[in-house]
Amino acid sequence: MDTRFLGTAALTEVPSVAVVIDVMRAFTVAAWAFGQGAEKIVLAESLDEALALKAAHPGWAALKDGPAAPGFDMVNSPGLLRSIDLGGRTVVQKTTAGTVGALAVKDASLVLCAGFVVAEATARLLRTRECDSVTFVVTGEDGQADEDLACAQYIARRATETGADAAEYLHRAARSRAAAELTQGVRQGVHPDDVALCLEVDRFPFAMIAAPEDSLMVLRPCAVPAPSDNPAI
Ligand SMILES: O=C(O)[C@H](CS(=O)(=O)O)OP(=O)(O)O
Ligand SMILES: [Mg+2]
Repeated sequence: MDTRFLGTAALTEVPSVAVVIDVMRAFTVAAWAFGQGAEKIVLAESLDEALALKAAHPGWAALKDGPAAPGFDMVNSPGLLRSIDLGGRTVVQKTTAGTVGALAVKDASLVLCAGFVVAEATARLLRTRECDSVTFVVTGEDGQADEDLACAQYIARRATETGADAAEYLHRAARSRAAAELTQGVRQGVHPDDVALCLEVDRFPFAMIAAPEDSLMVLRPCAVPAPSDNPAI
């Protein structure tokens, strides 16, 4: 598999297959939203668009990063989200890095959004679809965020090598600037368990695919059966 690791601003052409990584916290949060029953997540271009979409669709819920704000129902925290029932709901998500990275590759033929919590399912989907060229979008810190780069490298390795050990990659993520800022209260809208929840490998069994729907970029969970789940393989 030919792999590239680029920050959002360094994307100069539309990739064929993009895996957009935001460990802390957008795509850990997205996975938790699906775990809590959300039907889909609409990735918003701006806070104003998020609020407008919510206003236009009764029952939709809006989520932003940073502190809570009027009109928004949730913040970008897996620790806070895990106690919210989102059964059947549509969530509109806008964050500083993760959603921006996904929207930057919206014209790619396949867009996956990922963190450690969906690593194996994401790698398995890349294997299943025989993706031979993959661009990993490292969304944090202009492509330098080590929690995102470590996760991208782990998924890339896992896509080609079964049994890859997560320990060294998790160690890097745990020592990242983002982890320190979340732990030390620099970032807002935080639960004390957020870093630990972002470092749970394979917490969820699905990958997450973003695709255009009616001019919106919509993220949905995608079951990726393990070979042992399919007796035909
Ligand atoms: O919520 C997050 O962790 C960050 C935003 S900030 O750095 O906390 O302000 O957003 P994300 O897009 O999930 O990296
Ligand atoms: Mg981030």
